[in-house]
Amino acid sequence: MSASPVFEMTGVSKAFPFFTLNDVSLRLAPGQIMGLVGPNGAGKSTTIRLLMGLLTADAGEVRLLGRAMPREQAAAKADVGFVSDDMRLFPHATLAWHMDFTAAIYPGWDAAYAAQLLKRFGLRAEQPVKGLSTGEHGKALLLLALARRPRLLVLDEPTSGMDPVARHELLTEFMDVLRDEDRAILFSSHNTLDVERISDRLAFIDRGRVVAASDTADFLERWRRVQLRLPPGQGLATLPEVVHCERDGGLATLTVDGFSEAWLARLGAPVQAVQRMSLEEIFVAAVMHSRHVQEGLAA
Ligand SMILES: Nc1ncnc2c1ncn2[C@@H]1O[C@H](COP(=O)(O)OP(=O)(O)OP(=O)(O)O)[C@@H](O)[C@H]1O
Repeated sequence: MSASPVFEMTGVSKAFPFFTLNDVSLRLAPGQIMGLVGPNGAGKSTTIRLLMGLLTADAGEVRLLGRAMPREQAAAKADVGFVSDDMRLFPHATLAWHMDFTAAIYPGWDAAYAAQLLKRFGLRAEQPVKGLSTGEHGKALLLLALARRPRLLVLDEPTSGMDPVARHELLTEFMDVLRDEDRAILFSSHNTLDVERISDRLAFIDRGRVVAASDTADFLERWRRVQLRLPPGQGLATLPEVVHCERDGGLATLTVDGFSEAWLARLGAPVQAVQRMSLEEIFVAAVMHSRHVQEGLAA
């Protein structure tokens, strides 16, 4: 990554009474989409709130569009569109009123694009916000953020409450946003399918730690399930790439992080099958492995 990043978090920590976000380091280049994935309570929103300057880190450094956060947040946020699922529009005003309001504040507002999004998302500008369904409210917030054409979109669970068709529309829209190579998107999700479909980079977070941060394609390439024939009683050399091993009679199934053909040749046992893994399977395996390692360190 040579271009200066749209955001950079370095060694960021934040302690709450019952939760600590630990030593988070993440960066994103212009023109890329990053999916931030983690189970409930993993620390995704806390990470995003630190990035947006809504929380102050106990340690580490946060830079958003080159500005130090939270100190320079006013300057940084002028070019960042942020949507989280706890945001609410004014219930008695219409979406058209919100569009005019946003256009008056942000010089980058693109009225033609807003009209296009209105149609695409199936929204009615003259409808008061209080009549919108949960999914429609989410789409209205996204329309207001997208039509500002910010350099970075930061979206906390943007597809929650949306039906599959709306999700598809939205993800397609995200990919369109990136036709302009200067823009970037960070979005958090529980949905690994969304992340697999659109993100260039991913970050897995669990119990306040970054378990993996990688190029999505490289990451999918690194993980495999490998099935071996092993005579009962015969052990397997300990290899650091094997994160999990299940034995069933003479059959062993290995979950491997760091797979390559050369690695397979070093295994020294008859291989039955090599299977690619979905991002969801990798996510579960990576999280379980990280918990195992952490618990081992704590013991
Ligand atoms: N202001 C706060 N004060 C105390 N604890 C907090 C605060 N904000 C978050 N937490 C705690 O930090 C932990 C992580 O919360 P966070 O909202 O970042 O998780 P998440 O990954 O976004 O979860 P979800 O997917 O359920 O939305 C939770 O245990 C939460 O209770």
